Amino acid sequence: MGVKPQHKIPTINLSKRNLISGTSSWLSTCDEIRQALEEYGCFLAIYDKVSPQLYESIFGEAKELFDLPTDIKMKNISDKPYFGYIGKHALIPPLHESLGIANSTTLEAAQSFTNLMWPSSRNDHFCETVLSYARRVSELEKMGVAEKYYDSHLGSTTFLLRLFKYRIPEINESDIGCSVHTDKSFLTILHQNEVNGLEIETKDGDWIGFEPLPSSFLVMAGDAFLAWSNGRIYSAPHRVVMSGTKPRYSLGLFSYHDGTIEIPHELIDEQHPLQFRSFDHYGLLNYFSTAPNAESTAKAYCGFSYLNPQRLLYLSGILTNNFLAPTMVANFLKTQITINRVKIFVNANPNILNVFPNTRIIIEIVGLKDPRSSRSYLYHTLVLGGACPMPLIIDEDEPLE
Ligand SMILES: O=C(O)CCC(=O)C(=O)O
Ligand SMILES: [Fe+2]
Repeated sequence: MGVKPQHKIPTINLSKRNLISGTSSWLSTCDEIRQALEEYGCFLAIYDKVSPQLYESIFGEAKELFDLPTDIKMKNISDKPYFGYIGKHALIPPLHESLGIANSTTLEAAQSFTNLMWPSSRNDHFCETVLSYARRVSELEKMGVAEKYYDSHLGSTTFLLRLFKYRIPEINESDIGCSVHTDKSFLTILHQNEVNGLEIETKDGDWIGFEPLPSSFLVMAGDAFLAWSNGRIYSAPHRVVMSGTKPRYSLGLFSYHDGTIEIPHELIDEQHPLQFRSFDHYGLLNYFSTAPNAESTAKAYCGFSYLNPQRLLYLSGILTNNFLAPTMVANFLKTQITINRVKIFVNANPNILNVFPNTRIIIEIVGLKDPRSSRSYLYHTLVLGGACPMPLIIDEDEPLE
């Protein structure tokens, strides 16, 4: 599938317009943004708050950072998946290397990352540059998109700044710098040096690229935005394909929301019935790290779809003798039908519960002599035994029919 010219990523000028909330030009900009995100899942923002000097500095600093020894870069670790150093790993395209600064708009985070990378010498210039860059780009996120879009209030946001380097492929080496994926963020803002390579998949399966400019930022919706918008926003699959003779450096500011994300009531109507339950953003990210091949992470993690009676008959063994593996049954219950409680026999494989954390599905353990002990059974066998990383909601007072 080649890159076709007929589709074009929309460009929206956010530097010159009158962006004062409530004015007619502001309202028409909001509308352009909404249309672009619904149709393409992204747009190119022309934004002038990152000066040419800051552009030169941040890409100069990125080069110095990637020139550090690998064992130093590998110190960039995190308790969150995909927040730390990625590279030099059998499952990662060999051209790719990246590092992450969580909470990058705070001085503490910029300082501690700088001290980790340059432990024996101060590098104030790096620290000041990334902090100024992250703060300015986060203004673009707040100003243009998340807060004003659909005029709904969102919880508190933190910004992960990732720095990427893609080296030139060697002869007979794959040119893939980053495999096809959708982002798990709410929004991602990508910026890069003059070497292009980022390609976006349209809804009808065409791949499109664009010419990068120092003042253009690709604003892209992630899976959390897709779910929050009740499926109205497109979360575009994208990839990086390398060509040419120069390495590619890019920067991505990924926004994440703390706390539960609720689907706004105004986005639910007859034409748009509720498709997603409220969800925990980091739960979605953790889920992706355990199920990276789901066709849609958002749908698998927090989507509703309605019961298909034929599948239920298969599942229950009425139409077949081929019973599904317990984890497949559990996954089916969680992702394919709308339920709020399940019964599990006490001697069931505890791994079956691995798919339930972070849902509001009530689990009743049956087959216990004393039902009162189910809470401690769960706690000791599953939580302490490591099968279940998150607390479960157990409702012992209300017996199942
Ligand atoms: O390097 C880029 O431009 C894109 C990177 C990317 O898509 C990602 O890390 O999610
Ligand atoms: Fe991405």
